[in-house]
Amino acid sequence: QNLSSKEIFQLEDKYGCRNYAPLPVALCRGEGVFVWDVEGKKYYDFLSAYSAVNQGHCHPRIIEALKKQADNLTLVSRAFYSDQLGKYEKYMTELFGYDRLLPMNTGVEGGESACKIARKWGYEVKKIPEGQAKIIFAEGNFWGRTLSAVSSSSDPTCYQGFGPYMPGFILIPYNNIPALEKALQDPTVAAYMVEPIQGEAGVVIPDDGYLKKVRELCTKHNVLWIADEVQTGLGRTGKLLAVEHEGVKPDILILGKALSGGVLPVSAVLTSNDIMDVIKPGTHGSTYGGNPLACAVATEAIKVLLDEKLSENAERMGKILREELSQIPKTQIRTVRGRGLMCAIVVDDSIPASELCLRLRDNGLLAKPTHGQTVRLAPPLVITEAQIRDGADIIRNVFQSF
Ligand SMILES: Cc1ncc(COP(=O)(O)O)c(/C=N/[C@H]2C[C@@H](C(=O)O)C[C@H]2C(=C(F)F)C(F)(F)F)c1O
Repeated sequence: QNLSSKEIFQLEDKYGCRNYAPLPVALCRGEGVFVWDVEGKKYYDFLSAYSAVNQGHCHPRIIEALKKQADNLTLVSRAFYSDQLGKYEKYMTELFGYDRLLPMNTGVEGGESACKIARKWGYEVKKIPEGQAKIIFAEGNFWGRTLSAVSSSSDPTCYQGFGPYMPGFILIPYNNIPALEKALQDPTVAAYMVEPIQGEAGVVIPDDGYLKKVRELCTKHNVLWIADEVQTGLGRTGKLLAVEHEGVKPDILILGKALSGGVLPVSAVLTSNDIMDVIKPGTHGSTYGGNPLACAVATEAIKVLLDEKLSENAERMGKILREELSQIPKTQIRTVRGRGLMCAIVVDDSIPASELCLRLRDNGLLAKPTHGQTVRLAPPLVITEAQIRDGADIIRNVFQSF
């Protein structure tokens, strides 16, 4: 039977782990930049499932690929070969310019796998004494919720109550080259894992040249640079990869979220032969990693991204959005920042961000505060100029209502 929004809220509240405090809206349908709630109300989705639906909700080509593969073969595990994995690995490694791909499922599994590969490379190739490998992370990072991920976090909300923590993790300030230079003096450092733009921290963009210096310093100190592009990747920042804004190439690349167009969890770790070859049969794995369904869906999701020039559209639409938002009085929006359609606004304390998001919802646009007064604005990359201006009008009108 069709439940009302209220009944849906009550069900989750009664039976579910309360690990989220969702915006009170119950969605049942998605198409392109729009989602509908169970009462039939239509909304612009300005969260895009944290940048997992860059291609828009239920993209017909991706759904078609899902259905076609689902009618043939969904999962055999890696105990056997499937007809989908090798060609997906070839397609992805050639597109991104790496030798090999490790298929995983969630973004955090990609991060965990990258850390395991980096440590093993540290011992076998860099000759770091066994058990002493260090990995550097940046304050404000967010790469998931596993015990390792929270062990690298500088946010108590993420790590409090989950100790003891993973040893061998070092935290340095983000966007701070001297701090990185200092940390890299330690010969037991195997890798530096960092987001090209920090997402959860509230879309924190490093200074121009930061990534170039990261690349130079990691090369100089024989340290692997791991780029976490789970959120920034796949067109979100106006380029296929955010690192392209500085023309640099990480040693290890982590992809996730929009890799499957929001259809099912697919992540990937891409790197070179000499790094990936430290992983031997039986030393890493995943039941669903590289399943035929994921390969078919991810291949189509990437092709949609390229065929529809979604990175270029993100660049253009992001500029329009920021232009529109910068017309809202500074007394209300303190800062507008972003690259491509990875945007955030910092709202003046006089307007509680949670109240703002409720009024945006009432006016047909869904967004969520990240931290405090920072609200992420990240619609699917398929958004048109008319839609982005319409969304900006809604945002402007809501600010005028305060
Ligand atoms: C840069 C980056 N690297 C890896 C992962 C892990 O990917 P995952 O394992 O989730 O597939 C994420 C995941 N981010 C998600 C997780 C989700 C939550 O509440 O945990 C909310 C959302 C989020 C965003 F997007 F900013 C945040 F607010 F938590 F931080 C990520 O952003």
